Amino acid sequence: MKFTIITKSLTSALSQAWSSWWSEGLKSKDTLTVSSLALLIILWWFTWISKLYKSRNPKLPPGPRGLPLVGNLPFLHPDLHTYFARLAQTYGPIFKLQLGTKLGVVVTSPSLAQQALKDNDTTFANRDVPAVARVVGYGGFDIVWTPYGPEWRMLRKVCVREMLSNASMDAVYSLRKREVARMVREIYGKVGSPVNLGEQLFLTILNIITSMLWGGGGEDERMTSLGTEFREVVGEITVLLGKPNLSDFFPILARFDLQGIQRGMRVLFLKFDRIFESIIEERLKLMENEKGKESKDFLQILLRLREEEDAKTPFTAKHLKALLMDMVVGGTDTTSNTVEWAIAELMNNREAMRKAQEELEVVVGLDSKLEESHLPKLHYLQAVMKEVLRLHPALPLLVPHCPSSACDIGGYMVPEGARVFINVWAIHRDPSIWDNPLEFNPKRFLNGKWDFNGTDFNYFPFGSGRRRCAGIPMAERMFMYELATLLHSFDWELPLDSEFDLKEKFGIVLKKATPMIAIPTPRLSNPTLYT
Ligand code: HEM
Repeated sequence: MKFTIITKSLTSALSQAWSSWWSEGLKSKDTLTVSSLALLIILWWFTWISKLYKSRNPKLPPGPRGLPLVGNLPFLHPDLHTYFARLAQTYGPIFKLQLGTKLGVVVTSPSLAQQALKDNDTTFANRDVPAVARVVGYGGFDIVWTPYGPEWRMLRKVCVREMLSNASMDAVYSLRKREVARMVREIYGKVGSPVNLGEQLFLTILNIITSMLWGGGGEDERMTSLGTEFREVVGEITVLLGKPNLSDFFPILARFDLQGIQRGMRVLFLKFDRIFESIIEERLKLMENEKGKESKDFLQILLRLREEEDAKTPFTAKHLKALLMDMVVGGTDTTSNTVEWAIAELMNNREAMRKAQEELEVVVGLDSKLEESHLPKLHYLQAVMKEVLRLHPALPLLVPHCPSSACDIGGYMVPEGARVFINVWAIHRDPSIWDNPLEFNPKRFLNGKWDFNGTDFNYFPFGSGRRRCAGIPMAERMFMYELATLLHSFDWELPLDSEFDLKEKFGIVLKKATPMIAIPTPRLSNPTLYT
């Protein structure tokens, strides 16, 4: 607007000057020189002002045309990660999409991801909270959706320092061990017949997480039945979280909840909350009855913290429940799907499977059970985890970020409130970064060059910057322990009539399109090692 006004007044001033020259009868041969000079001045001013305007008002990124009102929504492909990767080939490493009234921006290059998540770290440390998360996230009391600020910092500190420190994780090793042993017993009971690994892994990881959260009080019957009810509700919540919701594309319609997704979630959430309340109540009773007898799980740590309330940013009962919820919802599907992908890739690459099992034979031995203390010595298996997360990052577009003010990324303006997707899946498969990017080759990670810290924007499966995954130590331990146990205890074959593929299905977490079904046979030297 300003630019148009300035240009108009400049042009009219110059034309006035020109006409007065003309009217005074300047008709000599200088006329041509003067008019050329005036034209040059106009051009110079025009270029200068347009540069000034652009530097002050960078334009929006390019992007495909959409329809009135709905924008690009009707053209979205359900597999968003591959659809976005294709659009990036046409529109470049940053492009925009109109998603109803929301502006979406997709970033697909390491340098632009770095500009957003590192150079503008604080601005991008916010989230665009989906309508459904407002219902389940205890109204924004959890880590994932709380805006960047003192409350989020307090929650993250509690999570990372109090619960996921090496000491706290070591303290609940016996609980992880109990659940992994239970899984091995169950699979041993199915030797020779097909096992749905997706289902088995989800259940085991959920049991591992919930037992670390509140399972330290023994195998009380009431707690076991609460656990079963809890599992069902988590499954249903995960399904609803993955459904596209009109309320997010047209926030003005959110209050009408046209698809009933928020209503459905509210019902589930109330069940969830009631289970939490019962679990906490049971624990408080146990603490009262058995004074002095501490049970080492995360609930105990959190209840202690609640008693020691910090006046500035108090840790309330809502925070406590929201944190428990973050661990369950953030940790279960992500980790269990990554282990499922690992088994699928290893079954598709027998040489890598042989190497991983040979390493286990050397480090653990076929006459012993695997312990977590073996994990740091399993270098090849660690490379397998990194390679699996390169090809199949559990959250291929991270959790969308949302700038708290307009920001310049790659010469384009990303407006405040835009929903920014970082396509880490596409970056991890970029042939200009990775040799044979589609090949599963754990050897590329044996040099120790890459880690999960998110400091290298060619490889960041857990995100980067302030909002990177809060559960990396837990994810690493659970993944390694579970995968190593499955490979050490059993050989795996495909059922004879089954078709095997590595097709992906986009959702809240990137899944295998068909579940991984395989037949186990025992590897260990002695049947007592399975009891
Ligand atoms: C293989 C397993 C996992 C993967 C690949 C993974 C990946 C991620 C990614 C990509 C993000 C978003 C980062 C961003 O937006 O920049 C994230 C956030 C988060 N993850 Fe994980 N995650 C895994 C397991 C876990 C576990 C086990 C927990 C539980 C402790 C967890 C808790 C969280 C939380 C609380 C956040 C939100 C952090 C924040 O907004 O400050 N994750 N994760």
